[in-house]
Amino acid sequence: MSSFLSWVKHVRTALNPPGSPEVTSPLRFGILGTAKICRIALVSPASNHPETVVYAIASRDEQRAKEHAEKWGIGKSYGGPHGYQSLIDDPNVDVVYVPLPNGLHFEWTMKALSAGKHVLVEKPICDTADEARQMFELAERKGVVLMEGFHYRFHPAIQRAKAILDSGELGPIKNLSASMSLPKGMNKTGDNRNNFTLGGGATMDIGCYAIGCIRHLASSEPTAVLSATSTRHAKPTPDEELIDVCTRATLSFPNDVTGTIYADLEKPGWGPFGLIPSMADGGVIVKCERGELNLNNFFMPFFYHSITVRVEDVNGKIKERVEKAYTFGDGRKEEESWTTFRHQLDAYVDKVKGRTPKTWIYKEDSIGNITWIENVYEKTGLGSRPKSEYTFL
Ligand SMILES: NC(=O)C1=CN([C@@H]2O[C@H](COP(=O)(O)OP(=O)(O)OC[C@H]3O[C@@H](n4cnc5c(N)ncnc54)[C@H](OP(=O)(O)O)[C@@H]3O)[C@@H](O)[C@H]2O)C=CC1
Ligand SMILES: O=C1OC[C@@H](O)[C@H](O)[C@H]1O
Repeated sequence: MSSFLSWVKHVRTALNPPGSPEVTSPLRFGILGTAKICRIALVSPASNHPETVVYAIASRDEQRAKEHAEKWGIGKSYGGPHGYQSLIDDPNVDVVYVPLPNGLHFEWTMKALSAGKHVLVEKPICDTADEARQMFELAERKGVVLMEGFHYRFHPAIQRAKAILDSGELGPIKNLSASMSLPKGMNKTGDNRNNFTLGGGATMDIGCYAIGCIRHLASSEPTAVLSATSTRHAKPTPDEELIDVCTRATLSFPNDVTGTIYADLEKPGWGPFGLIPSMADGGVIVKCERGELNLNNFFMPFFYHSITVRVEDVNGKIKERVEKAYTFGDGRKEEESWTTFRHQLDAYVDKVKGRTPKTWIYKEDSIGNITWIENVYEKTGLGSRPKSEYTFL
């Protein structure tokens, strides 16, 4: 990005992409709930995708369903206590998007899959690995597509970082360290993130990215959680008792590789008395035998990012270069301003339409991630988030 003004334009286009004319048989998405993330994660990307339309939205509240349908330009709304099920039962809905609190992912994904719908479910896939396995088993039985929305994995930035590591240029990996934090002040009492029953906690909410990122870049599953410590609310409400506000963990990987994660819903400010708010963080640093790679924003790289590579040359001198990757440049249709979610939607549509997606989050990956989230929680002493009370018969 050559100047501040062109960066502002880039961000504006990313968040408000131009509309695309629909093709004759678009995939029709239905949204469960009125989560804030819907606009950036699905509504905007779908408006720019030539083969998708957001056809319906459902809310527990009739008025809220109508308001959000109007606000987001969605033609159909379902509200009230049967709103979610009515959307699922609508024969015009092809794909159900599930951006509900984590603890409800299992129930509503299972209900949508049962009705023969494809599902795009928000991260983390659900509360337990056992439930994740059941979700994929049902999707396979029904012959429909189920994917966890780890959007960052679809962006060129993380893929370029992985390609550099996989090329061997920096030698074998020794340590990976991923941070995901939100500035203090954003985390409010009553938020789903602070509700144990709804699958809250820092490790679930943002630690899932950090764990996923180091597993992905290491190209292997961890072997153990070596240490994990959490800080909790000073004066927790009953919902907050087992909530981790911040978790730090170290995991071991094969070949003496270690990985650390830092997930903080309330990153303290800095400067005098901590009065200067911290920035949200979503970076990863990988130390290797012959150098180091630092991707400073793997999480939302479409806003900005850089991949700093420091590598030792044959004389032992360190050379540094900085790369950016806003496109794949492989001839596919893409724009520099595409968000992680727009890339993700492209892959999702390809999969449902029987084409080969460039990137995919496979079931083993999703089950692996929630397994290690549970293992981290076990080590902290807080324990896994509760299993859903919903029983699938
Ligand atoms: N990919 C990303 O970058 C992001 C992903 N997420 C993920 O999206 C999901 C939702 O995120 P979150 O921030 O919690 O969403 P919000 O708090 O914005 O919204 C959740 C929605 O779920 C519905 N809902 C149904 N039952 C409940 C309940 N018992 N309590 C609260 N809400 C309920 C509500 O819709 P209604 O009442 O209208 O039916 C509500 O609007 C999570 O899995 C989260 O991890 C969140 C933010 C960013
Ligand atoms: O996935 C997420 O990304 C953005 C964060 O603000 C949020 O807590 C998390 O759910």
